[in-house]
Amino acid sequence: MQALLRSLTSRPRLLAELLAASLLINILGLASTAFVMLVLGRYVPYGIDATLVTLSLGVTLALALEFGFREARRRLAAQALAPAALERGNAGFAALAGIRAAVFDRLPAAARADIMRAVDSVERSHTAPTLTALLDVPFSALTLLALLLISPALALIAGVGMALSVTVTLAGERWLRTRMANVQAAEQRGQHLVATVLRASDAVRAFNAGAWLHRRWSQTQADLAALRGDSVAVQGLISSATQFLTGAQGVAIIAYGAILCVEGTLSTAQLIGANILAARALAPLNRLAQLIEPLARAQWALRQLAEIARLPREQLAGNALRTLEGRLELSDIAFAYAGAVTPLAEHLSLSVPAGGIMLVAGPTGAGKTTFARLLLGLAEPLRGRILIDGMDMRQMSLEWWRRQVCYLPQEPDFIDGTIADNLRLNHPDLDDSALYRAIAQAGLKSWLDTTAQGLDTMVEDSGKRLPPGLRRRLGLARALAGNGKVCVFDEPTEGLDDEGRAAVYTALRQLAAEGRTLILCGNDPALAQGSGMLLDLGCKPVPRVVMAKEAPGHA
Ligand SMILES: Nc1ncnc2c1ncn2[C@@H]1O[C@H](COP(=O)(O)OP(=O)(O)OP(=O)(O)O)[C@@H](O)[C@H]1O
Repeated sequence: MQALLRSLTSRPRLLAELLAASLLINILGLASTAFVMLVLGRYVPYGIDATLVTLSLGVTLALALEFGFREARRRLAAQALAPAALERGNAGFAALAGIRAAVFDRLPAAARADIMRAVDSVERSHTAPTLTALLDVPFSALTLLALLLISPALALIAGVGMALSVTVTLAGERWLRTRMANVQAAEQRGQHLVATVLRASDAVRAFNAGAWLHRRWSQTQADLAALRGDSVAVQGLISSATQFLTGAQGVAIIAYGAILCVEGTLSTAQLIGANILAARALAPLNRLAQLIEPLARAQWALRQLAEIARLPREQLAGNALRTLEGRLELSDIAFAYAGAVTPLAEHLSLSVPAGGIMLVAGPTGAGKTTFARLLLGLAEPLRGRILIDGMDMRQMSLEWWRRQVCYLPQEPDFIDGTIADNLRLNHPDLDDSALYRAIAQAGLKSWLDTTAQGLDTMVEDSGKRLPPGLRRRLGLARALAGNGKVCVFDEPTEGLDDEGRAAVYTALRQLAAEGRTLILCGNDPALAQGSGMLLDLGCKPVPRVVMAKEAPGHA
């Protein structure tokens, strides 16, 4: 609720206009009560038609004005909320794309998916009708004041009804707030199962995992239904309680008002007016009571977004070298993934000269991919330094550094755009001829010629639908398009046919001839040919660096 109102305090003029509109709406809202009282008090006893016509015209005008002010207020409220909504959406997306890779890696998949869901959840509750309902709450006092002028005793009864309604609402809000974490956790479990079914659709079918997943899904849904049922029950209880209060307040007002009428201190018209005003004073509080579930959900989502906003971002600003030679040095590097029993590297030190070629080998799980990710700044060492031409990577703009690297990941994925979009990601200024050159170097020219749209062919579903060999070669083309001084290729020949492997070897020979620094991760013996160094990650705890002539498989 505070966050919703905070979006107004930064725009005082809009706030003033909204408050003025609310004041006028609430004053005009009194007109219909005044009309009832005047008809009963002035027209009914004397029967003068002109009085009735005047009163009817007056109240109709007041209703029309009230309608106009309500519309204006709704537009103002939407206007007031729009910038905060836009900012939240942008901040959520920027967090998704910009949280430091090593930190993002540690976030559970469900928590990642939850970032934009949290933004959505806030937007669904922070709407113009919610804001206007909140703005009406303080003006209940105005209605109570009007009632006070009719009868202080009846105003006191209405005041008690309002205080009870606020108490019920606050208690319900507190109850929901404390249980929101459980609802959220059950929702996350459900999302996680859905994501698994979507991601591993073939495995789910081929290994008959559907029934097993379905059992877990049913359990999650049962938990969620119970938790949501509790929330709905509390919201329902609050609604029933506020309705009861409205009814009880009406009874009290009529009963005590009747006594005052008999005593002669209150007229019948005043009693009816007082009853209407008491109900009107309570109405905004009852509306607020209906909003506590969505508001509690939004508050929870905002807290999550605030936590996400505190996570460190990629280091995009920083130093850039005027000219890059391509010297790499690792000094006393230690690395372990969070929760891993043994570190992947301890006291790893090595140096690759500019234009040098190093093969990074080792059995499955030895850390070849992790080594490549360390060089890209996608994983961060626990200790030690990575130096590029003598400059510590931590002082460097990662955005600049990643532009200098031709990177081929083990499992290349792509953005959903055209091939040209993907090849230009890191270098938007590349012309088509540079893209065709990279495509030819990756041995994809004949494949591209078979496509109807060439470079404008769409890559969908992050490229997951492309055959693995083609995906890898498209990844190679993307790496080569960048023309970087340092090349980091992770398993460049894995899963390729003879033609694909030949294209990779030719490309590697060309890159070596051009004096690029090559870091080749993988166990393909042919990759060892021509490499000056071999880093054996299978050697624990300190990976061994050997020179070419000692390297196994080296020709
Ligand atoms: N993001 C991650 N979070 C936690 N552990 C990870 C992560 N990525 C990899 N690991 C673990 O780190 C170890 C090294 O993985 P890595 O992929 O670097 O090995 P690799 O030598 O490239 O293996 P392969 O030859 O199968 O590609 C493995 O035990 C792996 O399970």
